[in-house]
Amino acid sequence: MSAARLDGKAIAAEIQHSIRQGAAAILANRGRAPGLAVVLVGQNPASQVYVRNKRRACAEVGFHSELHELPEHTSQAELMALIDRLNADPAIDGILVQLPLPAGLDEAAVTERIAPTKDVDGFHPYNVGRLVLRRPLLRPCTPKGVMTLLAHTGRTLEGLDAVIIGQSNIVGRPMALELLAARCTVTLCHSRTRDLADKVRGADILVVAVGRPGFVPGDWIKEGAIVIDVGINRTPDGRLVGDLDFASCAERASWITPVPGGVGPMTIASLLENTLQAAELHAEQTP
Ligand SMILES: Nc1nc(=O)c2c([nH]1)NC[C@@H]1CN(c3ccc(C(=O)N[C@@H](CCC(=O)O)C(=O)O)cc3)C=[N+]21
Repeated sequence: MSAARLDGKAIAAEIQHSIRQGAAAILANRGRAPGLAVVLVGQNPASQVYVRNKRRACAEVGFHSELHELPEHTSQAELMALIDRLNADPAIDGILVQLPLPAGLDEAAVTERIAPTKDVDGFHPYNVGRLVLRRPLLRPCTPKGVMTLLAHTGRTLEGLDAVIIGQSNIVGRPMALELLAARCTVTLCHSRTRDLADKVRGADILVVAVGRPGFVPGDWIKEGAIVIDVGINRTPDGRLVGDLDFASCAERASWITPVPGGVGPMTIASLLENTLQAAELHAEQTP
């Protein structure tokens, strides 16, 4: 088999088109577009690129967005005070604190300070709990984007064996919960997993989020599997590559996501969806 590409860039563009209409409806009803506040602490160059992409996407769909850039040495109290102001600001529907934060700042405490209905990353314990209990409110963007990609394969997910490599709070764990809610049988693998290759060889759906180029070779892929690459790695010569050995994996998969142009654009599309959803929640509260 030779895989078809799951084109995240094209699917994200379709989603953006419909979000644009949703944003216009909010503006008409409420006199104010959906609003996203992005908080960037310090000078991480990758974060600067991502934040620029997110704000450009907001502009394209007609959202208000504002960037709050804070210096590297910002104190926990200053950051908490900014979150409090944004929580109280009626022009702001979504708050995104770009991760990672500089050393010394407590990411969990900051996440918990964000009002759950403004938590467009879906990282607050309230939103995580809602996902665990299968009544999600705001869903973490990357796993949500992967579910949208899987829907575009047209395959029924129910009963499939799904393997995830990577147990992070922002990708692996919520990904496992999403796939479980879709009635897959889920195996969540990590650095201590034994016989990883054997587990991956049983996967009808494979999601890889480890951050190591070429981590998954083609001979681990089950013939006909759907393979999703969440990795983003920059090579010494400046190219972006995922965690798969792409060419050999593509020979066996039925569907595969490219990097770039796969999961990354879908993460941003999900962020726009969540911001629109948050604006709808806030519009209900203030007629
Ligand atoms: N609070 C928070 N929320 C996040 O959602 C979050 C975060 N922190 N920290 C960092 C990661 C990373 N992330 C990406 C989003 C889009 C692309 C993306 O658009 N990638 C393009 C390529 C972009 C490029 O050229 O570098 C692609 O894959 O085609 C990548 C990575 C969101 N993150």
